[in-house]
Amino acid sequence: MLKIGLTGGIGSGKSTISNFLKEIGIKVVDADKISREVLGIYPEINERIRNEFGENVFVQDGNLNRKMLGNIIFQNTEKKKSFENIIIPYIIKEIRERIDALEKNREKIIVLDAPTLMEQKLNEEMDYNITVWVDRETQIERVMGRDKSSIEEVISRIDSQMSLDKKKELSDFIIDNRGAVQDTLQQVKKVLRVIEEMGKEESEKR
Ligand SMILES: CC(C)(COP(=O)(O)OP(=O)(O)OC[C@H]1O[C@@H](n2cnc3c(N)ncnc32)[C@H](O)[C@@H]1O)[C@@H](O)C(=O)NCCC(=O)NCCS
Ligand SMILES: Nc1ncnc2c1ncn2[C@@H]1O[C@H](COP(=O)(O)OP(=O)(O)OP(=O)(O)O)[C@@H](O)[C@H]1O
Repeated sequence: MLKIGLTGGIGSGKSTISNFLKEIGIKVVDADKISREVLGIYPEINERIRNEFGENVFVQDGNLNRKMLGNIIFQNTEKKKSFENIIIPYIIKEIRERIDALEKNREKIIVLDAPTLMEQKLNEEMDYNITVWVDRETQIERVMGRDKSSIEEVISRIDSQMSLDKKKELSDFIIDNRGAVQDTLQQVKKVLRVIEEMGKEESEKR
């Protein structure tokens, strides 16, 4: 099974690409979705978050106040680290289990959509890695439009991430998402064709 990592920064266009991949029948493992699901699967995570960050980061019904926790951790490297130390092992465990299940299901190709693919070194477990790239101004504008966040909130999230230029360097393919969505999806189709061709060449060599 061919494993493809898809990453980028906040608002660079990962979900836009993932949604298209799902539409054309490719199975996508979505790390952001898993980061919400693990809270329900493993109740001890909320317990540990409560011990570390206090009751303030929960809303009255007991659910995590994601926006508030995000504002805390994306402005403070130490707090971000301690939150990640709690949650990331569960996320990675789930990601690996879901990829294994897809492999057992004899999928030919899967995509792992993960914002911290490279930070967590999950790129090393993939056959190819793709970064979806936009310039900083476009990134800020799109996230502010989507999340109704302030410019300060958006900039603190961007600056807490590995830079898109560094991610580009660590990738096999780069998708430029500055233009229209249709143009981006054409690039995605082209990358898939190249990957398919490379797969064929490999099997002909054997
Ligand atoms: C801090 C949390 C609760 C904020 O929730 P919120 O609903 O506001 O954001 P959401 O989960 O939709 O994430 C949106 C974007 O934030 C960025 N982001 C999320 N986690 C991280 C992180 N650890 N480091 C850098 N950027 C991150 C990504 O660009 C992501 O696509 C949430 O992002 C979270 O649980 N993060 C930690 C999980 C994680 O590290 N996931 C990545 C695993 S590969
Ligand atoms: N080419 C494009 N032109 C205009 N708007 C776009 C384009 N690509 C994405 N967008 C919009 O920009 C916003 C961010 O895109 P998207 O949600 O796909 O990014 P993401 O990388 O998944 O973000 P996150 O890291 O926060 O999950 C969305 O509102 C989306 O509709």
